[in-house]
Amino acid sequence: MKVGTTNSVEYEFYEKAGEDDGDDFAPYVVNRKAVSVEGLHYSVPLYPSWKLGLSRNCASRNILNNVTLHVPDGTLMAIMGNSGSGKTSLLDVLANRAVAGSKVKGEIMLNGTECTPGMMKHSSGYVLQHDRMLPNLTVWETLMFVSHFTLNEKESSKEERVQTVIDKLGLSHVTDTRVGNEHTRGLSGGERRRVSIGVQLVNAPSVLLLDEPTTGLDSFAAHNLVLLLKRIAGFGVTILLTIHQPRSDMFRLFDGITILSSGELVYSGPARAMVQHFNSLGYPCPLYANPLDHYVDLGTIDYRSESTQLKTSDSVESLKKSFMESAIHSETQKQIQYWKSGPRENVVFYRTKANKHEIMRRMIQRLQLNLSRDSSALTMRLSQLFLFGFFMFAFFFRIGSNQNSMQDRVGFLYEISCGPIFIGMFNAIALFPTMRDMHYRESRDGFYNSWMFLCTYIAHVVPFAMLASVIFATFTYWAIGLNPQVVRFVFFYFNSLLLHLAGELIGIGMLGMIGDPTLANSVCALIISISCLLASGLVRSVESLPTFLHLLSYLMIHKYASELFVVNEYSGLELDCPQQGEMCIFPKGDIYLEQYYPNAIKNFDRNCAVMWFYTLALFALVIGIFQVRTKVLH
Ligand SMILES: Nc1ncnc2c1ncn2[C@@H]1O[C@H](COP(=O)(O)OP(=O)(O)OP(=O)(O)O)[C@@H](O)[C@H]1O
Repeated sequence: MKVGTTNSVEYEFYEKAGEDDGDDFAPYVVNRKAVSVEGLHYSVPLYPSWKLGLSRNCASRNILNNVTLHVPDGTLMAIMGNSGSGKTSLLDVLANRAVAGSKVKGEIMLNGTECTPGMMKHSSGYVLQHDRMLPNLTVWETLMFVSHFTLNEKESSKEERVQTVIDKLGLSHVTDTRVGNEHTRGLSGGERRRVSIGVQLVNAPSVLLLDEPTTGLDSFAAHNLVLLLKRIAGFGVTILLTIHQPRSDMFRLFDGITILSSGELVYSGPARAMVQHFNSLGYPCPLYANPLDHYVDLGTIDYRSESTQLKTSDSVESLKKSFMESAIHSETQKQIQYWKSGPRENVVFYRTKANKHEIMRRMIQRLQLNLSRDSSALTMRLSQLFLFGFFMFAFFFRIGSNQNSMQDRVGFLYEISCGPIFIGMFNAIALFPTMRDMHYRESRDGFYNSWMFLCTYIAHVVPFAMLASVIFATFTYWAIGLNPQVVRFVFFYFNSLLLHLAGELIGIGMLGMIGDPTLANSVCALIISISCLLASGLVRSVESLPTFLHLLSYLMIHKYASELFVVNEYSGLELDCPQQGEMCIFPKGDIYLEQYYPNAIKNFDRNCAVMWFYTLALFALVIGIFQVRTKVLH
């Protein structure tokens, strides 16, 4: 069969099984695109190495060298090669996701038109190696939310699309099953991979890129998945996937095969021409050997010893050279030239974006749905603060008004200054990483921006923080017996709430800077501990600190929160004095304030304002961190 359906060019190597299926992706049509890559070079920056003197040298490493390939529309191309050969890097560059600071040279084209940065992004879907979905949503909900984020259509037509995707992916029997993950029971690994593919298919992409979609699946499930991809290619989608050690019977499912070795081509062309190509070079595939494994091995340098390295690198070099001189390579080049000489593509972006308010409404709905089904997360959000307060009560019991209660009050206020902020931070570290990783994937897919994600995330967190703080403050304040005025209770509540939210924001911000949650946790714990110790004034008076630490305390939230707590509790407080003849050091709380917090009463209104401002500033900072982070990622 001839390929190049729009333009009748001879390119007889490829056979597109899909076209004969007579199947389509109704109710929507795939905008068919052939993918061409010409002379692609890709290098990434390595760590800067410091030379003697003041000049800085940023070394770089070549990952891909002179890669040229052509994938006709509606075909399935497997990209293979040994580990580190550049497969994922090739997909990343194709998907316009080269790492920051890298250099990309060469041309990437869709139907012969050179891709602008947005063109591939809008025409393709990229299925990453790791599924990043919310575990507590069902398959139907997962795909429906994607349709809400990306399509501007009637509800019924979105439902029709999602149903089509579910049917085509063979997921009808698990439509209402939760997606699950390693901690939550749900779909099997193979079904979850299909949902990841479905997430990309909702938008009917012209090109589908998949990074090792079969990893972690048993060989039967892996085979079924590739079979499914073959069917999807049959609907007109051009598919490129990287794959490790495919079963030999997958060979006939691939229309095209690319084998990379150290970022260079050993082979790229029609699958059924591959055996002939290697035969002609004097490398026939041994009987009963898997040709896919065999040719990948041929392109691999054996580093076990110097002699094997020398021998294999010579043969790999000769394979690369022979391929560049082969008829298949020149046919690929001809095909690319043919498409390039055709009319320029009018770039039609298939995504019709939903409006921002609708996307944000749906994002909150999705977060709430996910949390409402996650009983441990829900319990964590609502009960941790209360349990902390209950423990405080068990520890301090009724605080009383004798002279000893001064010491108890100081200890209690210190704990109250530190507890809510730590709990907020722990909530973020435990619950946010799943959302963050999904956000990275979805923002790269162009669903929404970081600020939209963070606004909705915080909007979803605030009601829980308010409720948890109300329960905590009401119980703790009255059970322990703090200054019994309602207005003071209200101040106590808001101060605890803002500290709790600040902790959540510090955790989120740190997770924006540090990928590993465990490391983010320890850095946050360190920062908050320092803030409690240094700026609360409850361990050592801030006034008595060395100037540098004193100035530093102004940057810390505990400077303001603790002053508010102590003024709220001590101003106007009357304490009992012991029997005559014994010293009464603090007959009034105001004496304590004068001694340790001389300006706290004067600064009360300022501190209230600073607490709100501080929390908002933290929020703005978090948005900034994620804006930069996603820019770097993109
Ligand atoms: N950002 C980067 N910085 C430094 N080196 C990189 C970077 N990205 C990729 N590399 C290097 O480029 C080479 C190719 O990486 P790539 O992940 O594309 O290989 P791969 O063929 O997909 O490997 P695998 O099959 O093991 O996933 C590797 O040696 C890798 O270490």
